[in-house]
Order: sequence, then structure tokens, then C-alpha cells
Amino acid sequence: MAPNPKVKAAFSAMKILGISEDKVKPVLKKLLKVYDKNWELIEEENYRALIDAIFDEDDNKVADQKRKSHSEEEEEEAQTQELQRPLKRLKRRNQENQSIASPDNSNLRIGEAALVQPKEEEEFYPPQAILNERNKGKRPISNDLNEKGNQSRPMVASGRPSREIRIREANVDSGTVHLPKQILPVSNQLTVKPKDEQFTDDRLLDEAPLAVIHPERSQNETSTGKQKLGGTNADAPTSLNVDGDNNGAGLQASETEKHKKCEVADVPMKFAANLEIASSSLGECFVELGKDCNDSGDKTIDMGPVQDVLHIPVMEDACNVGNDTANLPVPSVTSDRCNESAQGIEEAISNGSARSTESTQLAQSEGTVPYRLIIPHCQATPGVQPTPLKGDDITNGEEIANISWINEINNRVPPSFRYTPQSLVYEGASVRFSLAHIDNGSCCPSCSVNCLSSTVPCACACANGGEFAYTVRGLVKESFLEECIAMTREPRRRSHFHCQDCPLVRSKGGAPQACNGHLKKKFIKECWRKCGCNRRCGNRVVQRGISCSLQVFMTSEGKGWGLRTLVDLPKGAFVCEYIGEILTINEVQKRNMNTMEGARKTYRIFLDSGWDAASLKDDEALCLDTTCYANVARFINHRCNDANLIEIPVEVESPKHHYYHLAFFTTRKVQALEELTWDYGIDFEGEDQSLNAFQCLCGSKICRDKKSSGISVHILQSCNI
Ligand SMILES: C[S@@+](CC[C@H](N)C(=O)[O-])C[C@H]1O[C@@H](n2cnc3c(N)ncnc32)[C@H](O)[C@@H]1O
Repeated sequence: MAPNPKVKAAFSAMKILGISEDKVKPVLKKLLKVYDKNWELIEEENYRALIDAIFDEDDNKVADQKRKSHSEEEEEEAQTQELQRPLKRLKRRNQENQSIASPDNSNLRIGEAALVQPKEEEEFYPPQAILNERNKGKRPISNDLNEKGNQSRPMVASGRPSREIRIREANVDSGTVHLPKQILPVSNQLTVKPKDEQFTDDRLLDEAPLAVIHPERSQNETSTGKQKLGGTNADAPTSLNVDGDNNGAGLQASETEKHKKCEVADVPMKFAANLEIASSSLGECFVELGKDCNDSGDKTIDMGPVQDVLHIPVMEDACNVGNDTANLPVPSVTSDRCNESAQGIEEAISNGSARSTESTQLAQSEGTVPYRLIIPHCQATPGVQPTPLKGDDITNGEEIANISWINEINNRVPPSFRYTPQSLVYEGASVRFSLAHIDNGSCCPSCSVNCLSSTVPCACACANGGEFAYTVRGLVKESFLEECIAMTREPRRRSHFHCQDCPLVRSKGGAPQACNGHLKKKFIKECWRKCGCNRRCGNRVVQRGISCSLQVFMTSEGKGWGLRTLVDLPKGAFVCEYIGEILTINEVQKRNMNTMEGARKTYRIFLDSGWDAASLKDDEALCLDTTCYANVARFINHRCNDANLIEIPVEVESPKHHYYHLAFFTTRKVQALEELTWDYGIDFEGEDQSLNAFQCLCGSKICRDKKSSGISVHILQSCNI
């Protein structure tokens, strides 16, 4: 009998990763049994489930040797649970779809109120805590991460002032967003069901309420005594058109007053002019404003391996200066394919059905495993509007935990954009990972379980300068962090690499110019798949994703939306990664040429911290673009010099410096409700005036934008804050 082509394809895909058929066979067999021969689950995300299961098998073998006392049944149970994750994810997806379709709005979502009973956890913060909880079938969203790395009692119980939380409707009519219904104090009596794949317990999946709230409180009552935004009738949520009109019960008079004043004082857009792509003199190549990624539109591009052609809408201006668009006519797109719902399309791609067999084969024959989907967005038909934000979760369900949004300043709603928890690689960008290409010197194959518990530094530790960058609690070590901060902030510690043949300069064509320089940074190297340790290793932090409770909010100073933490964060804590589309510099230029001048803002950051590693090829000079696809980091505002976040390049899947994750860590202790900021590195006083994208309202005593002095004060006063 001819071998099953699906089995053959799975073997070939694993072979590329250097995994032999012998190893794949038994695991695949088990998976097929567990998944009831559902190949889609096995094939999705380039056989992710299979790869995970193989690595888990390895982990388990090592663990088995170490822990002979473990009974065989327990192990089997654990494995089965792990293997069943995609089934549960599917189940959850169905449940979520059903609940979204539910017209009765009975499912409340609580974004920021996601609290669980604290759990004493000494070894790792936060990863171990999360994993332990996950194994129990639920994942906590930490409420208060104290210095010891424990999740301490929630704010009310710990004696600190209680804070407001808002609960919004889970679902609203498209085009209309309801203002919050209730304001409750944060307390440890609020629990929330985590959203995705963290559940391993069927009982929880089936029975756990989405939210449990005690005690009942008067809906107008707030812990701070403030009147809630959204009118007096909590049962009739204020309906707010996303173009900014307040149609419903309306804001309270005082709020309206405040709103009017703040409107006047909103971001001074005359300063938000176009920003050329360039490195600032600080070496941070940053935002480019006033560009649009509307391309001429209807053409399709040959995307090469694992690519798809979509017509994806572009996102709205960052500061909502233009009209919000969610209640505009339903977008029309030009290709049949594009008439699928966005979710449908993404699912189609992620489970592989949108890929052509030829392209997959091509990728395989090239010996590469494409990292993520590749989605061109610049073919968006002009006029196509972004997907409206639904409900209170800015992530639209993409992150493990909800990230809520709140606006106590005016009646705007957050801009629509396509939320992605992982960066997407665009055509031509050289981001290809193959375990076979990671040599043993660039990982630690002989380690086991947790590298941090080893006394001898492994290869990954050596890449971090001889020791691990993280403490056992998952924080960046003080000395490492301080060095990163100094290398960014202190002029005498800053050093730049000046390219002989700068890809940025090269991409612009024209006369050769001197390279502005690229700021050198310290890298963190995390363990990954080829390392001998397991997924609980303490040298894996960024790859686990967001673990603290965050909120998008409207700033009072006129900076537009911002991001804040809802929990206290210790120094060195990982907050989130800067996620977007990974483009080559050439693609950036192409898009710039095809866009309407001044139509939209785009936010781009060059991954240039490793450009001195070797002479860079064109497809290795990369940029992270959050114009159309982004995660919550796109809301982080700038603060000169003393920002509470710092971005650190983190290598995970590849030891090559041209691609890395840009991860934000706290530079100091950050209190709950503090805005999270990072220094964009803009040289406001520099010669390149095009970099002065906005008048800085950061409020720092050491603000570099001399022109802005006084303005923030004026805004604060006019907002009565
Ligand atoms: C990456 S976005 C940050 C999120 C943005 N505030 C929003 O509403 O979407 C960068 C934009 O935010 C605004 N911004 C960020 N930091 C600022 C600051 N310190 N002062 C004034 N505006 C700021 C500028 O308009 C800038 O172009």
C-alpha cells in the first residue's frame, strides 16, 4: 500500500528540522489517536502540535530518568493532556463563536479585573507561576507582582487604595461600541476565565463561568467616588458611535466639559508631519509618519512559499485625529478570497488550507521552515476600512488574557487595527528558522530541565555575556538591566555602529550618504527548541508572551491612547514585545512610494541593533511595522530619558542578529495604573527636523523637546486634572 501522503509530508517537514522518522512515528501515531485522525490539527502552524509533542516526549524522557518515582500513569495523563490542547482550543473557539453570536449580551468580559487568588510561588516569576497554574487548567493574570515575585493579595486586600475597574459588554453591534456598564473596585473576588488554550481541564472549560463577581455593588458606586463615564443608567449603556459622536445617554455634563476642553488640547497634529525613515542621531530608527499603506490595490502578488494574498484594511490614525471608522459602510474587497471574514482567512492560513502544496514543497525543498504566515496588506483596496473593535478586549481575543481599554477623557474608541500576538513575516524578509541550521554552540543541547539551576553557564548563558540575563524569578538581572539602560541613556556609554554600506541609505537610492549610525545594544539569548532544557527553563521569558495585566487608556495629556499596567511591576519585569509585520527595508521603501502622502500614520522600527554583526544582505535588513498589524505595544507612548520601559533585543529562534524580538522590560518598579512609556530615541533638537514627528508631551523633567515646555501644563490645566 502506498504511504499516506499526509504522513509522508509530516515526515518531510520534521526531517527539515532534523527530526528522524523513527522519532516522529510513535508521536504521530499517538497524536492521530488523540486527535481522532484530524490532520488539520496536526498540520496547523507548520505541524506545531507535532513538533511540540516530539519535544514534550523528549522532555518527558529526561524527566522520567530524573524522577523515577513518578508513576507511569501520571506521565501518560500529563502527555495526553498536552496532546489534547488543540482539541480544546478548537472546542473553545466554537464556544467563543457561540458566545459572540449570543444576542443576549449575557457574557460579560472583564478585562482588567482578571484576578485570581494569589499563589505562593518561589522558583520563577512569572513563568513558573503561570505554568503551574496552567497545569491545573487555569491561568492567573497576576494582580500584584511584588518584589519577591509572588502574586500578593489584590489591592484592596493588601491595604492599598482600591481601583476602579470597568466591565464592558462582551459584544456589541458592529459599528457601535457601548461605554462601560459598571465600575467596580478591584478585589480578589473577581475571577476571569482565561481565553485560550491554557485550559487543560474539561470541567473548567465546560462549567467555569466567564466571570464571577461578588459582591454586588451599586453600579454607580466607584471606589474613588468618581462618577462613572457612560451616564447614570447602567443598564442602558451609552451608545457611542466610533466616529466620536456621543449618541446615547451621553456623558455627564462635567465629563462633556472635560471632553470639550481636552479636544482643544489634543495632540498638536501640525507637528505630526511626515517622518522620513532614518536613524536618529541616537541610533534609534523610528517612526515614520504621514504615510498610508493603501496601494493601488487590486493586483495580486506572487507571494512565494507559504504566502497568501489578502486584502487587509489599514488601521486608523494613531491619535484618532481623523474619524474613527468602524461604523462606516461594510468594506468591500476585490478578490473572492478577500470576501472571507478576516478570521476565516487567518484560520484558513494558520491551519494550512490556504497554502498551495507547491509552495509548501518549495519551502521544504529550500530546507527552511517558514516562521509565520505572510500577509501582504498593501493591496488593500482603497476605502476598505479596518475591522471594528468589538467589546472591551483590545486584542480581539488574540492574547491569552484580555487587555481592556478605557477612556475617561473623551468619547473616542481605540483605533481599529489587526491585533496579532506574534509578528508576521512579509515576503522577502529573511526570517527563516531551521533547527538543523542552529549549531550546537548556539544552543545548549546537553542541558536539562532548567538551565538556570545549573552551576556551569551553558552556551545560551555565554551568549548573554557569561551569565543568564534573567533571575530565577524571571526578571532581568539588575546588572544586565543597568548596563542596557546606560548604553541607551548615557551619552558616554552610547556607542554606534556606522555601516560602510548602510541598507537604509542604500534602499533610498540617490546619492550615497553617510550612515547615521545604529545604536549598539546588549542582546538577551533565550533557550529554545534545540536546547536540552524544557519549556519551563528560566531562560525563557519573552517567548511565553504577556503575563501581566495591562490596559489601554486615553491619556489626559493629549498624547492619544497609552498603555498602563494594572498591577505593580518589579524592576526588570517583561511587559510585552513590540509586534508587527516584519518587512525588508526595500519593502518599506516600496510601500512609501505607493502610499498617499499624509494619509495615515505608520509606526516602524528598524531591527538594526545587530547590523554590525556582518555585512548585511538586503533581505536581512529588517523593520517592524505596526501600521496594520500590531499588538498592544503600539500604544506605548514616548518619554524622554527616564521612561519606565526599555527595549532589549532578545534572540529566541535564531542566533543571527539581524532578526530578534524587541522586548520591553521595566527600568524600575512601576506602580499599578502608571502609564508605561519608552524612549523612542527621537532627537527633537537634531538637524533632521523630519524626525520631530510630534511635540513631546512626555512631562519628563529632562524632556529633550525644548519646544514643548509649557504645553503639557496648559493641557493638564484645561483638562482640570
Ligand atoms: C506608537 S504611537 C503611541 C500610541 C498613540 N498615542 C495612539 O494614540 O495610538 C506614537 C504616537 O503617539 C503620540 N505620542 C507618543 N508619545 C508622545 C509624547 N511624548 N508626546 C506627544 N505625543 C506622543 C504621537 O502622536 C506618536 O506619533
